[in-house]
Amino acid sequence: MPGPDRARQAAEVPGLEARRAAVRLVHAITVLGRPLDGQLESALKGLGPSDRGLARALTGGVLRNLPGLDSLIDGATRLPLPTDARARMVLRVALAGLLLLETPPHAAIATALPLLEGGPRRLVHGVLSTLIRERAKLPPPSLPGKWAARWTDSWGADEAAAAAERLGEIPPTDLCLRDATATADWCARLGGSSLMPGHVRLEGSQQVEALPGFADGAWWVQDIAASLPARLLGDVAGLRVLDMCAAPGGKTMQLAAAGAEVTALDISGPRLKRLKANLQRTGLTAAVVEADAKQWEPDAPFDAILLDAPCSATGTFRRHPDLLYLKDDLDLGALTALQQALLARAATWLKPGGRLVYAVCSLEPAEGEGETPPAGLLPDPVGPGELPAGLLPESGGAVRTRPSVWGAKGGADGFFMSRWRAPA
Ligand SMILES: C[S@@+](CC[C@H](N)C(=O)[O-])C[C@H]1O[C@@H](n2cnc3c(N)ncnc32)[C@H](O)[C@@H]1O
Repeated sequence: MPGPDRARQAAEVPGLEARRAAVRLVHAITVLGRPLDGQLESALKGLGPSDRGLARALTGGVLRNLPGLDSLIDGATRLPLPTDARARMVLRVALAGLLLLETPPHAAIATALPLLEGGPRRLVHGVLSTLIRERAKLPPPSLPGKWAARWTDSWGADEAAAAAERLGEIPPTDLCLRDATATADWCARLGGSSLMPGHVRLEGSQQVEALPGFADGAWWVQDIAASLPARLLGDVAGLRVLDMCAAPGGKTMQLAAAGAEVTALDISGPRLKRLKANLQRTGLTAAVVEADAKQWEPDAPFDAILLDAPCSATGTFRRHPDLLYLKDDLDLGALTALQQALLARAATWLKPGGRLVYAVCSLEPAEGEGETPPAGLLPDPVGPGELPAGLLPESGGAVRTRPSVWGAKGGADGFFMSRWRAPA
C-alpha cells in the first residue's frame, strides 16, 4: 500500500505512477536482467488503462534507446552515475518522455523528482534542465555494445546497423488470415498493407482485441517471418501433420486453416491453454497433446512435421527489446543440444517421402546454419518462387530473415528455416 505522501503526490502529479512503474521495470530489466513479461503485471497493478499504456510506452522507449539515453545523461554529468543508480533509471524514463513522447519540459522535471526517493534531486534537476536548455536530441538508435559486436561478427556491419534501426522502431502488427483469398478485403477493412497473400500489416502496436475480425477469429497476430515455416510444408490439405513445439499455436492455426489434420504437441500446459483458446476463437481444430517430444511416441508416422524449436528467441528483439538486457548469457550449448535431440526424434516419425521443416526465431547461427543435418533425411531446398517478394533462399536452400529484410516496409523478425525430406 502506498503511504499517504505517495497517494497525495499521485493525485497531484498526473502520470507520476506510470513513471514509477516504468522506473521499476527499467531497473528490473537493465540492472537485475529480468525479462519484462514476468514483471509487467505486478509493476502495472493498480494503474488505469492510460497510465498502463504510458508506463509501457516509456519502458519500451527506454529499452529501444538505452545507449543513446545514457550517452545524453553521461554527457550532462561531471562524474558518470553508477549504472545501477536509481537516479539513472529516473533520468532514462524522464528523457524517454521528453524526447520520444513529447512530455512538456516542466512535466518531465515535475514527474522525475518525486521518484528519486531521497536520491540526488539537484543533480537530476540539473541534468534535465541542461538537456532541455540545449534542446538535446536523441542520438540514432544503437544496439547495446555486446549485441553490436555479436551481430557484426555473425552478419556484418550493415546487418548490425539494420538491427539497430529496427530496434529504434515500434514494429508493425502483422496478422495472418484464416482465409488467404480475403487478403485485399482485410487490408481495406483494417487499413493495412500486405507483403503476401494471407498477410496483413498494420502500423505500430494495436489493441487487436478491438479490431474487426478478432472476435470471429478471422485472423491472428503473427509476424510475417513466423508465418513462413508452415507455408514451406507446401499444400498440406488432407495430410497428417505434426506441429511438434506448437504452443501458443500460430503455426497450428495456419496448418489447420490449410486443411491439415494437425497434432499439436507441446511440453507446456499453460502455453497449450493459450493454444486451445486460440483454436476456439478461430474455430479451427487440432489434436492437442501435452508431452515432452523427447519422450513421446506417435501412434503412426506423419506426412509432414513442423519443428518450431525452442531457441534463444533473439530474432524477436524488435518486439522484445528486454531480451538484449537479460542477465543470463545465452546458453546456446543447452539450446542446440535440445534442438538436435528434437530434430533426431522428428526424423524418425516421417512417412517415406514426408517433409520436415525446422525453424527457429533466432539470429544465432549456431541455432540455424550451424545445426547438424538430421540423420536419415535429405535436403529439400526451398525455391525462390516459394517466398514472398524481397526474400530469397540462401545458396543451400535454407531461408534466413536478417534484420535488413523488408527494412523500408517495417522489417520482420529474425528466423532461420530449413527443409528436409524422408527418402521415398
Ligand atoms: C518457439 S515456441 C513455439 C511457438 C509456436 N510454434 C507458435 O507458432 O505459436 C517453442 C515451444 O517449444 C516448447 N517446448 C520446449 N521444449 C519442448 C519439448 N521437449 N517437447 C515439446 N515442446 C517443447 C515450448 O513450450 C514452446 O511452446
